[in-house]
Amino acid sequence: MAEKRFSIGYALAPKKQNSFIRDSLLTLAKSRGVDLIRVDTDRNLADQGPFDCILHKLYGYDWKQQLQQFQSHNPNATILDAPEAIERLHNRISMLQVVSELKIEDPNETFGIPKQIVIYDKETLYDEQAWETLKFPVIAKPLVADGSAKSHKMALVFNCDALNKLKPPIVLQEFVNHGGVIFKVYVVGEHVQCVKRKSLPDVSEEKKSVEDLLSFSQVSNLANHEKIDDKYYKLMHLDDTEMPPQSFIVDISRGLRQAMNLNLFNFDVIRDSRYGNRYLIIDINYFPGYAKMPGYETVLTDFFCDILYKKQQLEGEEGKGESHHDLQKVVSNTHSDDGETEKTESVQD
Ligand SMILES: O=P(O)(O)O[C@@H]1[C@@H](OP(=O)(O)O)[C@H](OP(=O)(O)O)[C@H](O)[C@H](OP(=O)(O)O)[C@H]1OP(=O)(O)O
Ligand SMILES: Nc1ncnc2c1ncn2[C@@H]1O[C@H](COP(=O)(O)OP(=O)(O)O)[C@@H](O)[C@H]1O
Ligand SMILES: [Mg+2]
Ligand SMILES: [Mg+2]
Repeated sequence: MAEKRFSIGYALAPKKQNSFIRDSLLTLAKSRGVDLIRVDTDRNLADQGPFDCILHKLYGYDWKQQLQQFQSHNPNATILDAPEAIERLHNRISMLQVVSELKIEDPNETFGIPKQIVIYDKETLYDEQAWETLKFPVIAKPLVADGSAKSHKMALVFNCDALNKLKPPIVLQEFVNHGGVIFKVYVVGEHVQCVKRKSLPDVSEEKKSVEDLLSFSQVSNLANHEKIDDKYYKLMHLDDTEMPPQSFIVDISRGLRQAMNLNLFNFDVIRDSRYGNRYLIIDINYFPGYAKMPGYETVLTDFFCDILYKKQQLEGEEGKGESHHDLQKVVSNTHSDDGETEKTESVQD
């Protein structure tokens, strides 16, 4: 009997498609029985296919409706990932709430999130009560993290003279010195890979008294050639920076994956220089730039095969009368409920 082939429909913005869908990925997946096929976003998703799985990073009410309709016509298809689960990451408060709820016992390391408050209006910006738990410098981040350029525009704020330049709704987060290096942890199902990247430099006492506000955007996202260049690593002293213990990072990743019901995400971690063994999670991103991860083709293909072959096995068992009322549970799919995201401007006027 001919070997069963699987098809995955991918629905990605043009920039994402260019970076993620490389010939090397298509060829490897194909050789292992998985065809990656572009979804035509000008046509209804339910009219296309057949697809065993949908891989997507598109947002909005219409797309969510299309996914729902597709799922009702194809109850056995897997959607990576469920839009309701992704929505949690579109708000920088709900994004990190899940970290605060995570319980992980580690004898040597601790983790958490930086102190932060959410500001919805200008008046609250000057409210002393709101500031009780925070001290300068702080980072002002747009509350909404919807992938727009504006949602990445941040400001390092050194004193209250700069507050009038901020534009709520924003999150004000304590700036924590961390040696100028950030750890990015890429999660693909059960696979976990941690890499080092450039971050904001530490803030000295001198700088605190000179500056009011510094604006920045996507500081860890330099052009690709700079990242793989040896000189870049040397310049940033990235080689000298010790990695966090892998087992600790894997435990956090597993906890986050289960709590969020997501398979495809990464998170940014900094090591608090005041302690050395305290790690702070500052950002979680859905379906990040995996192509920057060494060996991404193999990692992603392994993951696709894993879920598709497991699904096939369950379908086979179901055919024999064993009850698996929801095959979608292969990748787990309980829903979070964080509501719709709202659009916002950048953090500054
Ligand atoms: O474009 P890339 O490859 O740099 O990936 C971006 C990610 O970079 P990273 O892999 O963490 O270095 C990036 O991560 P950061 O927010 O920079 O930490 C985001 O995930 C970004 O998606 P969005 O704009 O938030 O929807 C990601 O952008 P999209 O490719 O999804 O648009
Ligand atoms: N609390 C913090 N303390 C120190 N540096 C931070 C903090 N939060 C963010 N940064 C720096 O700002 C960058 C962007 O912040 P992040 O929350 O990751 O936003 P984005 O979603 O745009 O990546 C981080 O990569 C890191 O360099
Ligand atoms: Mg980030
Ligand atoms: Mg982000």
